[in-house]
Amino acid sequence: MSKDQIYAEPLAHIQDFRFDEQVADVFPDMIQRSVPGYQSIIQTIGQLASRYQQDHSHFYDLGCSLGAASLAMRRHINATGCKIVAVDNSAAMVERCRRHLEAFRSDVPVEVIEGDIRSTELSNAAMVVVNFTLQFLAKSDRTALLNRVFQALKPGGILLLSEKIISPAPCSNQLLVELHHDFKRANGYSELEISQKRTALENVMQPDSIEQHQQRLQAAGFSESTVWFQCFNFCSMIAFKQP
Ligand SMILES: C[S@@+](CC[C@H](N)C(=O)[O-])C[C@H]1O[C@@H](n2cnc3c(N)ncnc32)[C@H](O)[C@@H]1O
Ligand SMILES: O=C(O)C(=O)C[C@]1(C(=O)O)C=C[C@@H](O)C=C1
Repeated sequence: MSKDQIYAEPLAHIQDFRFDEQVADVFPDMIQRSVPGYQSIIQTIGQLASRYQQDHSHFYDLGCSLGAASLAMRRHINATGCKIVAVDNSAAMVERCRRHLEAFRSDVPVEVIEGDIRSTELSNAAMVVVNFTLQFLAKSDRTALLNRVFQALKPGGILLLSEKIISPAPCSNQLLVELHHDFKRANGYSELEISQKRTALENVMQPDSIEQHQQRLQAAGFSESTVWFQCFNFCSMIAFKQP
C-alpha cells in the first residue's frame, strides 16, 4: 500500500483537495490514517448488507472511491437477483475500483459507474451507502440526494451515512478536532501535513452537525435514524425506511 505523503513537503500554494490520480494512488493509506474507525465501519457495512438484503434488489455505493464498501457488501450478499451499483465521479478512483473488484471472484454483479451521484438513477434499493461522501456536496445538493435515496429505497430498506461532523458547542467542537489531530499524529502525520491538508479541505468539505443530518433525514421521510458509531468528529448513522 503506497504511503500518503501528499502534504509532507511545504507547498507554495495549497490547491483545493481533489480526488485525482495522486490521491487515488494513496487512498487506502490516507483514509486508514485519517478516519478513526474506518475499518470497523467497512466491516459493519458488510454485516448490514447481510441483514437487510432482499431478493431482486439493488445495493448502492455512492462516492465509492476504490470500492471498499462494495467489496464488503458483495462478500455478504447471498439473496437471489441482487446487484451492487458503485458510483464515483473521479476517473482515477473508478479505474482503480474496477481493478479491485475484478481481483476477487463473486456471483454478485457490481456495476461501476463513472458519474455524478447527484444525477445517478436510483431504484429498487435494499441498502444505500454514502460513506464520507455527502460532506463533499453543496448543502442544497445533500437534501436533494437524500430525498432521492429515500424514494429509491424499498420498504424495510436502509441508508448507511458516514460523515465528518461539527459540534455546535464550541468547547466540544474544539476538543473533538484536537483529538482527531492527535489521532493523525499517532498515525505518523506531521504538523505540516495536518495543517496543509486542513487548508486544502477547507473550501471543498463543509461538515454538518449530527442534528442537521437528523433533521435532513427526517424531512426526507426516514421514519427513524440512529448514530451507531462515533469517534471524535467522525460518525456513522443508519436511517430506516419503514417495512
Ligand atoms: C472520502 S471518499 C469516499 C470513501 C469511500 N466511500 C469508502 O468507503 O472508501 C469521497 C468520494 O466521493 C467522490 N465524490 C465526491 N463528490 C461526488 C459526486 N458529486 N458524484 C460522485 N462521486 C463524488 C469522490 O470522488 C471520492 O472518491
Ligand atoms: O483528513 C481529514 O481530516 C479528513 O477529513 C478525512 C477525509 C474524509 O473525511 O473524507 C478527507 C478526505 C479524504 O478523502 C479522506 C478522509
